[in-house]
Parts: sequence; structure tokens; C-alpha cells
Amino acid sequence: MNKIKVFDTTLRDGEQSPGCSMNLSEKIEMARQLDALGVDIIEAGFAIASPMDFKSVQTIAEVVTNCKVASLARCTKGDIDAAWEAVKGAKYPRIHVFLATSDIHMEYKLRMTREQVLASIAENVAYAKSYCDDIEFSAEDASRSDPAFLAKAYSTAIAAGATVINVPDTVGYSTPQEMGELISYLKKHVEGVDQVDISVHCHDDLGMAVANTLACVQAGATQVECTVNGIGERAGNASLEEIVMALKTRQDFYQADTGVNTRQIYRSSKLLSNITGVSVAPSKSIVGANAFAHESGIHQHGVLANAQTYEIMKSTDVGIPQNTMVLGKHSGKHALREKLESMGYEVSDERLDEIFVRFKALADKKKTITSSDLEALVLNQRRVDNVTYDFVSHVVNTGLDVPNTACIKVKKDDETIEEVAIGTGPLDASFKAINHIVGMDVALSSFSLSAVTDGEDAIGEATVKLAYGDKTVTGRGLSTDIIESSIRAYINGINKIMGVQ
Ligand SMILES: CC(=O)SCCNC(=O)CCNC(=O)[C@H](O)C(C)(C)COP(=O)(O)OP(=O)(O)OC[C@H]1O[C@@H](n2cnc3c(N)ncnc32)[C@H](O)[C@@H]1OP(=O)(O)O
Ligand SMILES: CC(C)C(=O)C(=O)O
Repeated sequence: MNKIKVFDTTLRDGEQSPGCSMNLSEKIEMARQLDALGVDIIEAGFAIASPMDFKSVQTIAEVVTNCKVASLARCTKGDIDAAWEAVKGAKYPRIHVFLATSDIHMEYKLRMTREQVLASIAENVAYAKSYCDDIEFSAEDASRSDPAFLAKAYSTAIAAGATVINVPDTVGYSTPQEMGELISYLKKHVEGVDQVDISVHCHDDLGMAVANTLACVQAGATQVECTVNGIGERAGNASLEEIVMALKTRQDFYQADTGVNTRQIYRSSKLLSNITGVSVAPSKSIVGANAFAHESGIHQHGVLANAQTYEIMKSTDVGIPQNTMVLGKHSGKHALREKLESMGYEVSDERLDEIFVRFKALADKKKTITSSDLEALVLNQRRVDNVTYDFVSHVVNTGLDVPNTACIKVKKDDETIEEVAIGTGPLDASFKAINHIVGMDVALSSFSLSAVTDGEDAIGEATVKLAYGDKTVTGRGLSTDIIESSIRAYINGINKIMGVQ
């Protein structure tokens, strides 16, 4: 089994992501979490970039106890001095020196010839080495560089003292096959390559950062550079959680693993989202809200029988306490029964069928059904067990300066009865129409409405007190539509009066 070192650059490349800037205390909190996560190296920042960046690299170097702490530096003495000043207090300091090697970067950005670039690498890597044993050299835009020249650049860096050579796909241009082939090529053509770690740093512009990273591992890379939640410049960096879990889950294929404590993955992801205010997409691999959630009935049935039917990882392995069964319009009876039982409701098959019908009707209106929705459904089902009148539909016309009218349709036995009434408001009109249907002069003595579940599509519960002769009953109704829940409550009350009679 090959041990792959994890170089986390959430606090440097990750922070270069627009909207992901962190202040000093946030960076320290995140660094402590990365330490607990068990990454091998934390790139804490780019010390020359600003006094705050310098201070955060310096403080992180002091507080982190297990991992190496690196600072980025251009090939300039000033950058390297700042990087060393910032990391020198670390238990295991590293200076990360970089210079671009692609023709386009050298010509337009650096305005340097190939010879000048090689000379700068030799000089600056040696200068960094005069401070620190552990030196990483990155050839920026390596994947778009001439491979022969790239090999020379890395050979020069190793000769000057580099202990890690990093191969960035800076603009996320490469394919997995190309990246794998590049690593194989460098293993053959870089002098001294056997004495150093080969690292890979991929960006996600074409959505291939993780695939590219894994292809490099297959080809012999021994360090992977990545960020929590995949944050980073433009479309982001390779995501730490995806690489780590791919290696763990497919050890049979990659024959490699990391030293990351995967149970800290979810906590790290959450902390970063809380700090930056940038949340991950629900469908994001490993840490997205839906990564271990099942809504469709066929999948839920499978998972209840054996989680491995639809889960290739255990949620607990990434620190998510359990997988979730989301009840919604695609769910089936197996999951509904399981949920009801977990809430303490033992239901017969017949009763489950009844609840299931109402559940599906509600799920068509509401995106997800929560425990309190379900509770409301079950309890309401009990209340209407002895039904005389069954609500079918309503049409209400209401507005300012127009007559409020309601047309209510109910079922009694096999007969459908419909009545129209005018009232002072939509509910008064509806209740009058119901009174016409049942042929009784029932009086409404009180009415209240409350939300029993949360969110935009919350269920409203209407409660009515109805008086008829010497009888007073309470009726309740539930719906995401408050007029419907009021009508249901009124009909529920009427049914109770009929029951008492
Ligand atoms: C691929 C990557 O992620 S690389 C890291 C990118 N991250 C960042 O840039 C974030 C932090 N950066 C900064 O705060 C600023 O860019 C600083 C402080 C580093 C430099 O700021 P400035 O001095 O104003 O330069 P500016 O950013 O405008 O331009 C970059 C300069 O660095 C030079 N440069 C770029 N890379 C390197 C390198 N590896 N080695 C030496 N010089 C380099 C450029 O040629 C340019 O030089 P010039 O000023 O002589 O034209
Ligand atoms: C500095 C290097 C490693 C980098 O961030 C890149 O090339 O993307």
C-alpha cells in the first residue's frame, strides 16, 4: 500500500477563491481543524502577500502541532525571506517556491527566456535551501510546458535542494491520461527524481481536477495538493474529501491510502462553509447534503435491506452520523413504515395504506415531508376515522370589493354533494357552503391557525370550535393551503357532531 501525502492548500489557493477570504482567527481555527483532520502539510498562505497573510502563516506555524507548515514564495529573495520568517517557528517548516515554465507564461508574464528561468530556479531554490531543509518547487503551468524543458526545470530544482517537485495543472486544461503520462515521463527524465516526492496540484476548470490527481497517483505521484470543499482559484482545486475517499474506497484499485482521519472530513467541510459563508451544493460528493440521503422508494427499500445496495461508503466514515431517508413524492411504503416506527407509531398494513394515500397527496404539494408533517398526518388520520363527509375540493373567489364566494364539494357515501355560498370572507363563505351541504345551522365559536412545520411550504393546522345545539366540538385540518386546512377543520368538526349524534 503506497502512502500518499496530503498537502492542503485551503488557506492559500483555496482562499484565492473570490468570496473565500478569511481573517486571522478564522484561519487559525481552520488550521487547527486541518491538523485534527490529519493532513500532512498545511500551506498556510503566501507570506509576502500582505501583513495579515504573513501574520496568519506565522501564527499557524506556531499553533499547529502535527503537520508541516508551508508558505508560498515567488522566485525572489524578498518572497523567500518573508516565507522563512513566517514558517520558521513551525515544528516542520517548508518553503514552497514556484516559477512558471510554460512558453506563454514565460514570454508574456515573466518576460524571461528559458535560460533565465532555469537560472532563477537554481538560484532561488538554493537560497530557500539555505534557510530550510524542506523545499518544494512548483513549475507553474507545468501541464502546458514543453515536457523536455519541464524535466530540466525539475532537475535544476532538485540539484539546488528541492525535496518535493510539484506538477501543477494550473489552468485545469489536462486530461487524466495526459497527467498520468506526464508523471511517467518526469519519472524517467528528471535527474534525482527518486530522492524526492512527486506532487500534483490540479484545478477544476474542466471538472477533471480529482480525476487528474488520481491518474497521477496511479502513475506514481506521492503527494496530492487539494482543498476542503474543492475551493480555489476560478473553478477551484481538486477536492480533498473526494481524493481521500476515492483512495480509501477504491484501495483495491489504487493500492494507496492517505493518513487522513476521514471521520473529521464532514466537520472540516462544515467549518469552512461556516467561516466563508460559501456552502457546498447538495449534490457535492462526500459532503453535500444529499451525498448520503435517499428519497426514492426503490433505493430506500434497498438501503433498508442492506445499505450497500446503494451506498459505496459509510456516512460515519466521513463523520456524518447516519444516512438519511428523505420522505418525498418519490418515496414508498417501506421507508414510510420505517419512519413511522422510528417515531413510535406501529401501524397495520391497512392503516399504512391509508396514511400512504394522504402522504403522497401531501408530498405532491410539499417538497419534503418532515417528522412533524408525518405526525400531523397520522394524528389527523386518527381524528377522521369515523367520517360522514369527506372533503373533495374547494373553489374560493375573494378580493377587495368583490363578493366572497365559495364552492365546496364533499362526498357522503358514494354521493358527491356541491354547494355555493356568499360570505363576509373566504372562510365565512366556505363554512356557510358546508352548512348548506349538511343542512345544519352550525355556528363557529372560535378559529385559530398555526404552522406545524417549518419553511415556505409549511403545513398550517386550522382549529375550529363548532357549536350545534348543546354540542361543542373541536375540529382540526391540515394542509399547506390555509383555506383548505380551515375547510378540512370545519368538516372534521361536522363529522364529530354527526358521530356524537
Ligand atoms: C498559480 C498561483 O496560484 S500563483 C499564486 C497567486 N496568488 C496571488 O497572486 C495572491 C497573492 N498575490 C499578491 O498579493 C500580489 O500579487 C503580490 C504581493 C505577490 C505581488 O504584487 P505586485 O508586486 O503588485 O505584483 P503583481 O501581482 O501586480 O504582478 C506579479 C509580479 O510577480 C511576477 N511573478 C509572477 N510569478 C513569479 C514568480 N514565480 N517568481 C518571480 N516573479 C513572479 C510577475 O512577473 C509580476 O512581476 P512585475 O511586477 O515585475 O511585472
Ligand atoms: C503555485 C502553484 C502550485 C499553483 O497554485 C498553481 O499552479 O495553480
